[in-house]
Amino acid sequence: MIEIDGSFGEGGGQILRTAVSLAAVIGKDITIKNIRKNRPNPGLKPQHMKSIELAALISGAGVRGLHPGSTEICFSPVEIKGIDTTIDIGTAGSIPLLLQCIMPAACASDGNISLRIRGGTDVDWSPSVDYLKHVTLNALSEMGYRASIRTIARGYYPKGGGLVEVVIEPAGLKEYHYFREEENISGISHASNLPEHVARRQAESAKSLLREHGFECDILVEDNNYLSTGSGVNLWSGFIGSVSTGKRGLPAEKVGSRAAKQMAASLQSGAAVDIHLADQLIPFMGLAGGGSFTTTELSGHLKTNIWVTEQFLDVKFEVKETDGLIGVRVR
Ligand SMILES: Nc1ncnc2c1ncn2[C@@H]1O[C@H](COP(=O)(O)OP(=O)(O)OP(=O)(O)O)[C@@H](O)[C@H]1O
Repeated sequence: MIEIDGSFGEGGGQILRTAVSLAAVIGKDITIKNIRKNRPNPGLKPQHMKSIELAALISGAGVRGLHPGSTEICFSPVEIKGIDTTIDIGTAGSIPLLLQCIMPAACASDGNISLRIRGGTDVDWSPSVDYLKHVTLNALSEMGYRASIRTIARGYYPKGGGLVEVVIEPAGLKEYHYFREEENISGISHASNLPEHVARRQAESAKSLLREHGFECDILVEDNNYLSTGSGVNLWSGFIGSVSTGKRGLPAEKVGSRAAKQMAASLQSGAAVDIHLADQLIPFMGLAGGGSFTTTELSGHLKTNIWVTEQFLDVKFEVKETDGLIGVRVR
């Protein structure tokens, strides 16, 4: 039995997701205490419960303590198996964060994991589905990870109703050393149930700010009529991405320029991967038993994911600051 203190470091939802997924891979029982202790509303929220339920479904796990507000669960996995199923997170719970909870485990399954998931595709404090596809899965494919993802409908806060199809195939991971990839910037500016000019203005402002910083980019403009109302801009280039979501009262120009500013800053830093991809790569590097990258900052999420991964796998990470960048490698 492995015991994890969920209040370690960042003390949020991610420590839970990584712990559950890696427990499924090594087939060991875990107890997680003090769940989301460092958040203003501690304990499990419905979207965390959904991700644990899905991890339990693919690994045949028994779970105790799974109820709203719970601060302690016991997760006892058996064996990871392929499945084909539909999941409804409800409202705008993040689809990429649900997937974060099963992605490390899913590649160790005995068959394909095929999912249709309803929920949020472009919500705050989370990777967007475009980010997951073009940045995270692009980076993981270098390690041998095999997954495809298709957005059928976008879902925004608070109504959600997005629909995504995902297939993750079994794969052994190999180490990969990430370096800055000089690639064009691509992106999508999207809006749903808003005036036609919103997505276009978002795209134009992102393009003009990037141009001021010396970058050219291609941004696809999507004007949709889905169940929920919302907008956003997703940009990507190699292992660097940025996400910006619209809000009532926030000008379309601001949504575009915010995504572009983040993108320009990450690209100009010279780092191999952006601050979010950095923490997301850690469990996979642990499974691969090797690899390295540079990023801009030693974030709370990065430190926490390193710690939790080291609790499950026989790996140690080394973190070093050089020339203003943070270098991370498996020792
Ligand atoms: N703008 C973004 N672009 C890409 N990834 C992001 C972005 N914002 C957050 N993330 C990623 O989403 C994850 C969020 O983890 P966190 O622990 O905050 O989870 P949470 O479940 O949303 O939070 P909590 O449950 O604690 O309220 C991290 O992997 C982080 O890198």
